[in-house]
Amino acid sequence: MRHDARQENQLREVTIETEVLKHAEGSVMISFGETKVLCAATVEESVPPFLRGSGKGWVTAEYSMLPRATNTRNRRESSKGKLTGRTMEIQRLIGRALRAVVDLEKLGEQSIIVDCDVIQADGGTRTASITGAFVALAIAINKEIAKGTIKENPIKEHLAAISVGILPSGAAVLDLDYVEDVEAAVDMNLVMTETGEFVEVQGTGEEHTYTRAQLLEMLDLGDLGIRELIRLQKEALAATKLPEYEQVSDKEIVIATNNLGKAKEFEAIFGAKGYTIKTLQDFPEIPEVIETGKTFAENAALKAETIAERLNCLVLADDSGLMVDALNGQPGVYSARFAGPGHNDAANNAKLLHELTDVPSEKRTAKFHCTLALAAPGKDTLFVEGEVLGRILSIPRGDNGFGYDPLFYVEEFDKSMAELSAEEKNKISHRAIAIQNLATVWDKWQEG
Ligand SMILES: O=c1nc[nH]c2c1ncn2[C@H]1C[C@H](O)[C@@H](COP(=O)(O)OP(=O)(O)OP(=O)(O)O)O1
Ligand SMILES: [Mg+2]
Repeated sequence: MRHDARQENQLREVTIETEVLKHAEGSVMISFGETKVLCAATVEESVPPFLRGSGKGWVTAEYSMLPRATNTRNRRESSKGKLTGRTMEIQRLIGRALRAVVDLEKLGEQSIIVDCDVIQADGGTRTASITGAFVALAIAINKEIAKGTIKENPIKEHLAAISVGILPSGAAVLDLDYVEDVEAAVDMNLVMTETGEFVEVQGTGEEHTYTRAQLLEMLDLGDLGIRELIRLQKEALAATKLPEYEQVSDKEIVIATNNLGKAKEFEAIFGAKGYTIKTLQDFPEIPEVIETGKTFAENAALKAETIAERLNCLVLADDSGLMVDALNGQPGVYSARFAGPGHNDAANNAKLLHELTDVPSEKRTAKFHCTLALAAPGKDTLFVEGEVLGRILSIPRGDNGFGYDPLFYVEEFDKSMAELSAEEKNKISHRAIAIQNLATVWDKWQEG
């Protein structure tokens, strides 16, 4: 008879709650009775030095226990300045166990770190950590697969861990809690795969030696427990909804802009070449990229690279603006924010007219500038530019276009940019010229 009235082959109540953390790529709160462990998986781009350039990834783990996870407070290891031998041993065990079921080549050159933090300890924290860590790892990997960043599932099979032991009465039991663990004559941790193979067997005759028959009895109990745990892991994974990821196809270009005026122009020009475009409006979950650069190129790169990294695909960004000679090239990079915070086109135009109040027509020369940055993960960003010359009018003219178009006079057409049709603007604008320049270098860049 066990002190908590369990059968000898009965697990404590096991719950696996997934996606309990906002930031981690995969997270799990697992409990075995009163033992509770929080497992968080993190995907990192880098690998340890010995794997650099090998194409292989890495999976590792860290283990820790909160001070009041235990009956009396145990000091944080961070305040002691070093990890105890027990902690080191456990975190190595967790990492080894997880790697046993992951094909590191299929994972590709990136690392997944699973942090296992014991919130409450009541026996079996290392086995709960391994069982939960596997689920957190699987969620992180499933997300990568859904995003398309991992092509083939690197997880070979399920993995779980459980404790077994022999009580002073001589009974072999499954899943010892703290009370049983303290008095146990034999104490064993088993890590096993779904196909019933062993990754690790840690069995110690603490108080008593044990027989071969007892060893086999414990292995059988463990096998039973592991099967049940794997069933629960599968249930938890099946119930975990992955976020929807926008898929980006070959004939699609993502343009890192929130400006609808720009988007229309890109749509028209790229549409004619058989591409469809997506803008940041299609990815409302992505936060705004703050333009901290001092040049068009810096800001264009910032927008393109941030979004390319985030979506893991090719991304084009446009940073553009108006440069007025009488204002020493202002507003330039600051064109969108010329009138101050809450920038809108009307306020920017009003401010421009005000700044040029007494400047005569022949001194109101200006140009529109556009820098395009084309970025893709792991590639050097490509830059092209385009400019168009004009003059700043004293009264806005026309309703087409956007931004400063109503004030930008184009000699060639004797019209303001806003009086040109979209078709006309898209032949001569700074953006159109930059896109033409892009076409000449695009293919070579993609190959390189
Ligand atoms: O063809 C144009 N016709 C008129 N005005 C234009 C044009 N091209 C740029 N501009 C002006 C609008 C904005 O005041 C600034 C761009 O600022 P810029 O940061 O590149 O764009 P934005 O903040 O509007 O959108 P986003 O950064 O999401 O691409 O230059
Ligand atoms: Mg902007």
